[in-house]
Amino acid sequence: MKKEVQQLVDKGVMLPLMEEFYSIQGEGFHKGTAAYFIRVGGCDVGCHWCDVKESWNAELHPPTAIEAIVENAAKYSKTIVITGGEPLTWDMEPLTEMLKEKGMQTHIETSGAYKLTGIWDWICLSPKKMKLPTEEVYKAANELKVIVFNNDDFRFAEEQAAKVGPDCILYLQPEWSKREKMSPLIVDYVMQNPKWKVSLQTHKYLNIP
Ligand SMILES: C[S@@+](CC[C@H](N)C(=O)[O-])C[C@H]1O[C@@H](n2cnc3c(N)ncnc32)[C@H](O)[C@@H]1O
Ligand SMILES: Nc1nc2[nH]cc(C(=O)O)c2c(=O)[nH]1
Ligand code: SF4
Ligand SMILES: [Mg+2]
Repeated sequence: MKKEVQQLVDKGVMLPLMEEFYSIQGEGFHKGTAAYFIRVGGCDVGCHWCDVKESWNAELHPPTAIEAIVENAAKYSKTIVITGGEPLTWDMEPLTEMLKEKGMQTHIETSGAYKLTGIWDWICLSPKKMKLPTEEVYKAANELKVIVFNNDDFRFAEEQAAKVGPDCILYLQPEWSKREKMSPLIVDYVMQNPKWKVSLQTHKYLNIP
């Protein structure tokens, strides 16, 4: 990458854009709501079951000016979901400031592993054991969405729930490849521990992006 472009990416005024699409939020609190998704490349958290491993290497995704991203997004929806990759790899301040100026609702999907930047109407925190969230993002999270791949993830979920604020909504979401095995266990767990709710990746059942 050219030095000038790298500097703009470092400032968050250009971002490695993997894809953008208009769809329905499939997961968590806002599931069922139409939203425009902006998928920013770059993640080194390394979840072995990640369903977008193509996003990890930021260099494969073209640095894109945030003006262009925002102008395009505004044509589709008032609700914008910033995901990745790990969006907090980058400074989210310039992008979200511009989205807020246009009156958009800004939502983020994040592991919380890096410094929390940006102006957010909704923060979905999905913590990962390999790189735990920063202390500040626990306090700011509106929903906690723990992925259940095996039994130890129930223990991890409780440990993570102890760190979020009192109004944070708690979700257990089956890891997609383990959904047949883990979904019945999640159902039992939620009935026994009703502070939790079930979240499914409904977009995958609907065959939409
Ligand atoms: C691809 S990640 C991108 C955002 C951010 N890096 C994160 O992990 O939150 C978007 C959401 O999908 C979840 N996810 C990724 N792979 C999954 C899988 N195989 N099954 C279920 N959920 C998955 C993540 O936990 C996260 O909540
Ligand atoms: N429809 C749809 N909903 C989603 N919610 C979170 C997603 C993500 O990959 O971050 C996602 C996604 O990829 N598609
Ligand atoms: S943190 Fe998110 S994008 Fe990164 S590997 Fe894990 S699920 Fe994939
Ligand atoms: Mg997804």
